Amino acid sequence: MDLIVVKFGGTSVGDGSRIKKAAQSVVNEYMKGSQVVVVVSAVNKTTDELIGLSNDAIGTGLTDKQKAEIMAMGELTSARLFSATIESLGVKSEFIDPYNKLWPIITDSNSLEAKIDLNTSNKKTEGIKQLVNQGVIPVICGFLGKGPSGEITTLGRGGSDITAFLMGHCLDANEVVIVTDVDGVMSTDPNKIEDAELLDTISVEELRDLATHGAQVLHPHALKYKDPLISAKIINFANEDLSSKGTRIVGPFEGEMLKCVTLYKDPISLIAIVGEAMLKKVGLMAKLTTALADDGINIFGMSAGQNSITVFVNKVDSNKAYLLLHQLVIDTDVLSSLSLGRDTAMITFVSPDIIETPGIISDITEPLRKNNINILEITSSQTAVVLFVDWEDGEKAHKLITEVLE
Ligand SMILES: Nc1ncnc2c1ncn2[C@@H]1O[C@H](COP(=O)(O)OP(=O)(O)O)[C@@H](O)[C@H]1O
Ligand SMILES: N[C@@H](CC(=O)OP(=O)(O)O)C(=O)O
Repeated sequence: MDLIVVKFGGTSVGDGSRIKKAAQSVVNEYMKGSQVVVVVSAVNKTTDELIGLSNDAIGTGLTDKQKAEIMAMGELTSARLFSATIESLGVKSEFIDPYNKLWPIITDSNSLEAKIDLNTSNKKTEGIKQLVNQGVIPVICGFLGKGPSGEITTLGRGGSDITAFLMGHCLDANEVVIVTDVDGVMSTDPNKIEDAELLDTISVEELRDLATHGAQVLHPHALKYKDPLISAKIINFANEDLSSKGTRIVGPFEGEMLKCVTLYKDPISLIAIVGEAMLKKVGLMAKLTTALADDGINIFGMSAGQNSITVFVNKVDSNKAYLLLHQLVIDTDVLSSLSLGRDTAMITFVSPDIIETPGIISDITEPLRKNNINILEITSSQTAVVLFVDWEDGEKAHKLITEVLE
């Protein structure tokens, strides 16, 4: 028998008739023979309204603990409403909130951005499994956690998505379904650009990056709990059907989310181009990259400041790149000069934890400082930090950074 975790976002439980339709879709799936666990967000904008009320009433005097307790009222209410609606449709249901002995999500004491204790939560989920095996549909409050003293914590705004994927992981579910107010993941936010197109599939890696850069459609931390074998999709509430297609989230692909530190096998050359206020010149970057691309030269990285751009290319291409870029400097009035710098080693640190580990960059750079290794350039994204050091320092730096990872 398949076990499905279904999460309904705020708009999908936005009013009474929506709650009824949502509960009916859950009951329909149950009647088809699936086991279903429901995760609910607060009704519509309730969380914002509760925050607004507390700000008006208390202002800066509000403690984080109080704020979490107040915000939690949104999910405490919607879980009760949803569960009662399922029962009204003739199927047994139980709401599960942090006051319930079966509550599974245990966190640290951070009230507003609580960190989940995965091991304990995993064990605690056993109670939910038993409930499901008794034919009951549990309705779990999204967004909430329970801290070390039994206090309510929250997982951060939009955190119900985390609850859903966490439950999918702990219950070893067959599928996680996120029900929202759009058809799935689109080519961009359909509320901003009307002719955005629906994607049939998106990889965990792509969606995580999209979410990290502001696409509200899913919480970026939720995908941390997406197991490769659990299928997952985002569908539109309007379909009123949990088997509708939407966008399937695929992966993570084995190896891609692994943590690793690599030293690129060849030296990388730095070419620095200078010019007065060059970044104000429209199309300059395009000219520069096109000049290299036309000759098949791969760019390993670029960094830009007000008066200079540094381009990283493989040492084997460096002389050709140098000549091509020199021609560009001659032909472009805002560019004044360039120089071909020394050989560097490129070290790439990849970890899905970068996004949520404050201080990780200094953890990486501190051992280099202590060993007197100069960093010539450093760039970072949500999942990777790329460092350039002198070629001779490459192996040592690689070893030191690998130790950080371990
Ligand atoms: N690329 C995208 N694809 C789909 N929706 C997007 C995208 N980027 C942003 N969104 C926004 O995400 C919203 C859904 O997230 P959210 O409002 O948090 O839903 P819910 O209340 O169901 O959790 C959509 O209404 C849409 O405006
Ligand atoms: N209600 C919480 C949690 C949440 O996930 O909401 P939604 O699924 O509607 O984004 C919030 O507004 O932050």
